[in-house]
Amino acid sequence: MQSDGDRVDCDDSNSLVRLRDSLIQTEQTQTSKNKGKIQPSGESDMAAGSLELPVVDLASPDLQSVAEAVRKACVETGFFYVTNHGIQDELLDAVFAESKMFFELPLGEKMLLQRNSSHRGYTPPYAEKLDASSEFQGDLKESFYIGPVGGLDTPNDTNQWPPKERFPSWKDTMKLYHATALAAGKRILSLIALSLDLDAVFFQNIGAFDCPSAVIRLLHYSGEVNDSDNGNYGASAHSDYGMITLLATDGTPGLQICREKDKHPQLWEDVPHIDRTLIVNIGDLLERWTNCIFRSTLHRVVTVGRERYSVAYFLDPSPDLVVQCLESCCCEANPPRFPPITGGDYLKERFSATYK
Ligand SMILES: O=C(O)CCC(=O)C(=O)O
Ligand SMILES: [Fe+2]
Repeated sequence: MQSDGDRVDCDDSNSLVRLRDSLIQTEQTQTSKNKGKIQPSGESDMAAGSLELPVVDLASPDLQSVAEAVRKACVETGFFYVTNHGIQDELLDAVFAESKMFFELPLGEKMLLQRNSSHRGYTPPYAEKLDASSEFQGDLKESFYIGPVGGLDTPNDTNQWPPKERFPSWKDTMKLYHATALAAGKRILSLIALSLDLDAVFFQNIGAFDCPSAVIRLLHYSGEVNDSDNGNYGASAHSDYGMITLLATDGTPGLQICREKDKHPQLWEDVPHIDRTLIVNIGDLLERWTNCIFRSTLHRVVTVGRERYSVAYFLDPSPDLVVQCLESCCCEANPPRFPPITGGDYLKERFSATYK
């Protein structure tokens, strides 16, 4: 992938490329203005104050303004909040309650549902390292993966479920969350399509949602850090692989983003919690699709000495969909940077690099 420094500008007709350029310039000016306020948090990176990310109202009738806000956010930070997303408070509360109930089980019982070859199920602390260069054995988080849930008794459901006797409503709660988050994700992607000067139903029309790969990742950070984990992360620095991620947290701080991953020392900014909103971020596949006009931003979760729960929902297109740089993001001077690839092959590549 080319870095920003290598990027070739397009002619004036490409508003997306121009918008990104002006935002990068503003950001550089602001970063130098903020220099005195930054508190160093370690040798290799720096922590700044909290970010102000836009809040996108999915119920707004003014689609044009909303699409512009989405475009600005995707170009500038790759992160924004969404409100009126259609996921009921009661459902989110139930998902967090079921998640807590599961993670409270003794490790031995959780390990009975250890992640299988289809990446469904439980991963204990230290089992995953989102930043391959981390000096630690693995991240402190524990997680549980739930993929698309078919009808009852679906023979090819590779999901793993806690025992029904002790978790009577677990599967139904997760199934409902899966479907509801998918509906929210589709609405967000239609705004993203508008923000790219495409038709609102673009992703639907090309078949991205025919058989979408959507996965819930329940996350638990214990908040306890022993001496040997000094400096380790709840979730180490990474960008998400797919199209978009919808993130709900219990409000405990810890999430940080780094807008300029190639700048050293890296500048990490806290993403503040806003009650009842979802945090949405762009993944690597959408960055590739938009020829790097949209950003898939590096993020991590630091430990703050408090227990933390979150629920990520990774929405990726149908595996056989061919993803090629969008015309509205390319021009003669800025040709496509990536060859076409199917969504499935791309994710397979990324997963096999993570789980060698
Ligand atoms: O727990 C969080 O807030 C973020 C988790 C995350 O980035 C991920 O699971 O990819
Ligand atoms: Fe992530």
